[in-house]
Amino acid sequence: MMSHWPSPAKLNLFLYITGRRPDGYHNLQTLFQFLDYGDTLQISTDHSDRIQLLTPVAGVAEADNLIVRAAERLKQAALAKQTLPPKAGAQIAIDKRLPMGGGLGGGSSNAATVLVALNHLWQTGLTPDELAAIGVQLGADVPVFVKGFAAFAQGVGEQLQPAEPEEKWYLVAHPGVSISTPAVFNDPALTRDTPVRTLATLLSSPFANDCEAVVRKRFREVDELVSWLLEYAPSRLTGTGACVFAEFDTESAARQVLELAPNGVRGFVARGVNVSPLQRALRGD
Ligand SMILES: C[C@@](CO)(OP(=O)(O)O)[C@H](O)COP(=O)(O)OP(=O)(O)OC[C@H]1O[C@@H](n2ccc(N)nc2=O)[C@H](O)[C@@H]1O
Ligand SMILES: Nc1ncnc2c1ncn2[C@@H]1O[C@H](COP(=O)(O)OP(=O)(O)O)[C@@H](O)[C@H]1O
Repeated sequence: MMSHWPSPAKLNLFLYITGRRPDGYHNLQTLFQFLDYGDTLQISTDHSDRIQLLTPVAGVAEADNLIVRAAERLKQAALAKQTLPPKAGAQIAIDKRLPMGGGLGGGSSNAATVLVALNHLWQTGLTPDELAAIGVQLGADVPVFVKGFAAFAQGVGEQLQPAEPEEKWYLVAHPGVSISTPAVFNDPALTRDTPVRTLATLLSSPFANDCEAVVRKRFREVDELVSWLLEYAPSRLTGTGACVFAEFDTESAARQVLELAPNGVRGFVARGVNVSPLQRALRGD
């Protein structure tokens, strides 16, 4: 039987870079919230012993697709735990709405949805912590999507602490450029020495993103989009970009600004939510 599983976007409501580790990765302090908007996966399980992706994702080879990689990793882990049903297989299709490389975490979210959904459908019995441990090997943002609660993240994003930021309405806009995460992290001009602060201090300070200055400098399109949105509402970059979000108290206020968007800007309006739509689906809400 085919079932539908949400794969939501995330925003980094703030993102600070507090240092660089010897392996080159950066230590962060970031606040994740989900959006009630994202991709949808259709999944059916079978006894074919194969993982099949029925809908190719443009520009991503099937073997590299995080959907397929997550399913294969879950199979290995369940096999080691002796909880994998005989010849476990799955057919997966995706309705992709999230832009790739947009800082909305679409690929990581897809991986998390596959881990959570197949663990449920195959009844492989892995705990959320075990799923998150598999997930972090696929991408730094997978654990937060697996756990499914808005979170303050530290380290490279794997140390999570639940948080409850206000659930605002967001206009999320894409400037039409694609930005590579490593290119931003390798930029010599990147701010990477923001002092470590407590969550209470961060929540009571204005929110900002340390990647924004270098991204605005490198990409005129992002710079212009942030300047334009700031005329209407508090606005900033999510993750390493390219998407930018503006916050509003009501859906209609966000939609009014979206209607004024300049040519070449695509966008959507969605609510920020502290419980992931994936968690709600799992619980049957
Ligand atoms: C920084 C965030 C915030 O959400 O940016 P977005 O990708 O969402 O924009 C993410 O944690 C990103 O996670 P993800 O996109 O999975 O990054 P990865 O594939 O793990 O890393 C890509 C590359 O970025 C650099 N990198 C990534 C994360 C990090 N904390 N420090 C780094 O220096 C490394 O060079 C790494 O090789
Ligand atoms: N199922 C998938 N959906 C999106 N991207 C994927 C997927 N599988 C692999 N990728 C790769 O992951 C990269 C990052 O995608 P994504 O998570 O959407 O962006 P970001 O981390 O900037 O939010 C893509 O550019 C793509 O090469």
